[in-house]
Amino acid sequence: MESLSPAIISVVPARLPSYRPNSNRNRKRFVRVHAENTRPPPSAGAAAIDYSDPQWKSMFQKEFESRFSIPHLTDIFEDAATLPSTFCLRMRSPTEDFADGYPSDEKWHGYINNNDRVLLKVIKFSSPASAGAECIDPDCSWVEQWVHRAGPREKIYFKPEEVKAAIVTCGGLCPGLNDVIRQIVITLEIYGVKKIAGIPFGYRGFADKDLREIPLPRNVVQNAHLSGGSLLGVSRGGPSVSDIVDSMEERGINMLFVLGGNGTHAGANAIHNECRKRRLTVAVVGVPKTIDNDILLMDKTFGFDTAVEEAQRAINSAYIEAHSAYRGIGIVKLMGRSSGFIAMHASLASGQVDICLIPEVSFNLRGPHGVLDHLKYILGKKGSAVVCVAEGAGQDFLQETKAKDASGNIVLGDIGVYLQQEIKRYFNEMGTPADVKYIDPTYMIRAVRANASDGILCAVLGQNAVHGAFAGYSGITVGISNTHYVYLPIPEVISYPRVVDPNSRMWHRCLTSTGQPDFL
Ligand SMILES: Nc1ncnc2c1ncn2[C@@H]1O[C@H](COP(=O)(O)OP(=O)(O)OP(=O)(O)O)[C@@H](O)[C@H]1O
Ligand SMILES: O=P(O)(O)OC[C@H]1O[C@](O)(CO)[C@@H](O)[C@@H]1O
Ligand SMILES: [Mg+2]
Repeated sequence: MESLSPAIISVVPARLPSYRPNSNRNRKRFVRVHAENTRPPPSAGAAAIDYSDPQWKSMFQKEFESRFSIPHLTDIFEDAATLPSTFCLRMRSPTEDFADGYPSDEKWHGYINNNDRVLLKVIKFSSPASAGAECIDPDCSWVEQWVHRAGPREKIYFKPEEVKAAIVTCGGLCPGLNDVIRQIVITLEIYGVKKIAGIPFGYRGFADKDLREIPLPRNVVQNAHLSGGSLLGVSRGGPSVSDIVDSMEERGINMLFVLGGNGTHAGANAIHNECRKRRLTVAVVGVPKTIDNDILLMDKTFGFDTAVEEAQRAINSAYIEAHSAYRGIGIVKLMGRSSGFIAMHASLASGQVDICLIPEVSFNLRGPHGVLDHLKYILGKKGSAVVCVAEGAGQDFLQETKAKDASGNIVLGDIGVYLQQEIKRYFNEMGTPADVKYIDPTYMIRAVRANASDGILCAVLGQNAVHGAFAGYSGITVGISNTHYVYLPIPEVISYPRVVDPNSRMWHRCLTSTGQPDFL
């Protein structure tokens, strides 16, 4: 039986090697310099294509188009029947005339054509030396990369009365989960779906006989967005893919909306594949949930803005504590297992941080260029200092725990506690103690409700998830790319975590704000 273990299910798609301008080996090859924040791991590589071939551009585009094509029910059911969409944008009040649902007979519906596309990369770099350059060939030629536009289609592949939709939220909490659940339910109801169930506590809820699915009529979700967390509950780990699909078959679920991060999406993709293997008419659609903002190809994921905003309170408290103390140092730890987006953005936004430490940028603690010497300098100059550290930063300093959570994620050591101890020790050793206060607001930040801008993002993503399912797509996820909403094949967005590029303009903006040097 296939296990839902991270080690077993590979979703890494074929990738092209990065272009290194000075490498002869690469000069003859079809290459690609990866996006700011989206560098692949060194192991990711695939067949190279000779770009001296005059056809290289069209070949690249063809390959890109096939990588970003989104799976559809007609891939396995060629003659799948369609019906006119029951989703209508011009709505009437549901009076007695429309007691059974909204009418769909207006002339203008605002539907999306299946051939509509969104441009994934919008900057034309003129040189590989340009900041953040994403070049495909050494001349940095402009190559259009189009992805599928999200939204309601004129024809749908599911009869609303035959749909049983389920929603599941997995992984850690994130502001906005309830907003997305709510919007999925509301949109399903507009299509005319009556059977909507919440799966309790993540994938676990599919197999645990003690957990009952939660009926989700509109009145249950109406005010859900007013509080943080997930009304369905979340969990890590869980049953095998085949057990999940068995359970879906037993329950008659033919639309599954999966809210979660990289791991959850790997699971969603495996569920989609298993459904195909069993030739089930099922749509599996993901909505990326990660407070860490570590999903590829998207402007951002929901909850991230809220987290950055909420982090301001902790940073400000650290600043006040530090500033009010004699030789005070405030340390704030923020989430970010492998990427430091929250710490970077929160530091930049606050303007109160003197040192920002993220997993992507190595640092020395001791020595002439170390963090501790710089803290001594700041204390001498300003009298107090604030350090903002992402949880995944500086793990080299900590003893590896070897422990893993139920999903197989490594349990990290507490860099915040370590920094506090080391900073205290350093200043004590010098005979000039510092007053060090450590704030860990991570779970407080994660539990808040979404702010207004995340609320809107959640609403649009939730709606588009439902549109995607009714349009017959499966094994897809929804995202915002260059301010437009798109459908992407799951493997493309989770092939590796999105990380901060230390050479990016954003990281340098952050450094400009903190004034910190390189700590190496
Ligand atoms: N490679 C994988 N294949 C199938 N299922 C997976 C895989 N990795 C994780 N999962 C399952 O997905 C669920 C969530 O995974 P995980 O705990 O890693 O959270 P996540 O979705 O990455 O979110 P977060 O951003 O909070 O870490 C778990 O039930 C886990 O068993
Ligand atoms: O303690 P938990 O619930 O496993 O979640 C912690 C993890 O969640 C994340 O925010 C991802 O959602 C990571 O940055 C962090 O390591
Ligand atoms: Mg994860």
